[in-house]
Amino acid sequence: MIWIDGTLVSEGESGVYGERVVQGYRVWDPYRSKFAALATRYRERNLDLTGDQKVLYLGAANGTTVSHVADYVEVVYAVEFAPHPMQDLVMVARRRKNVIPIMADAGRPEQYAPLLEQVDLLYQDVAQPTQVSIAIANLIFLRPGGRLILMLKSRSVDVSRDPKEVAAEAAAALTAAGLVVESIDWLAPYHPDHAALICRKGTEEKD
Ligand SMILES: C[S@@+](CC[C@H](N)C(=O)[O-])C[C@H]1O[C@@H](n2cnc3c(N)ncnc32)[C@H](O)[C@@H]1O
Repeated sequence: MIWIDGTLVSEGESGVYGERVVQGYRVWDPYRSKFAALATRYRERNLDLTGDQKVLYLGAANGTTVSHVADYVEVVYAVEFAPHPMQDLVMVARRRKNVIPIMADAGRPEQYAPLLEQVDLLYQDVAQPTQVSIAIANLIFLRPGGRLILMLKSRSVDVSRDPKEVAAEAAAALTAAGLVVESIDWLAPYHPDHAALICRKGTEEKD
């Protein structure tokens, strides 16, 4: 990941969403992107995105974060089901050869399975009550040893419950699905009540 004076940036064509450009790099704003918030608040997590990685991104919206991830990795399969943001996402994909926009329901992975290959990183930001089961349903695309980063919006699960309790319950469900939950990181002040769960899928030998 590229940092300029403590600010996360990426290298690619600018003008996707009016992002600032510093010394020729696109500023990846932690207030606009949960991925940037996670990387900025928890640099020690070593979230390195690299040019040989394949990413499945669920909840792509307008492609704001997708565009930055695509600046770093080999390919991003970007799933979004809402027609309006999908229009912007398609525009992002037109300008980046390594973004594959997929209009589909992330809760129905069988709809897009024929388009996908195994990925190194499964990234999810869908803000739905069924966030955890959506992530589990998509684990079929994650290679052994690959990472899941689940952006958990606790208020989408249950607005009346303690966010920490919601995150602990999500972690238990992911563990039961065979993942190792490496960390639960809170994204305030950038994104209050959002937690990032970083999980690892076991290697085939260990399974
Ligand atoms: C919080 S926004 C994502 C913001 C985006 N990740 C970013 O950082 O630029 C959540 C998005 O997930 C989409 N979404 C929610 N449920 C979905 C589902 N089941 N399948 C596909 N997309 C979904 C919504 O339409 C919305 O665009």
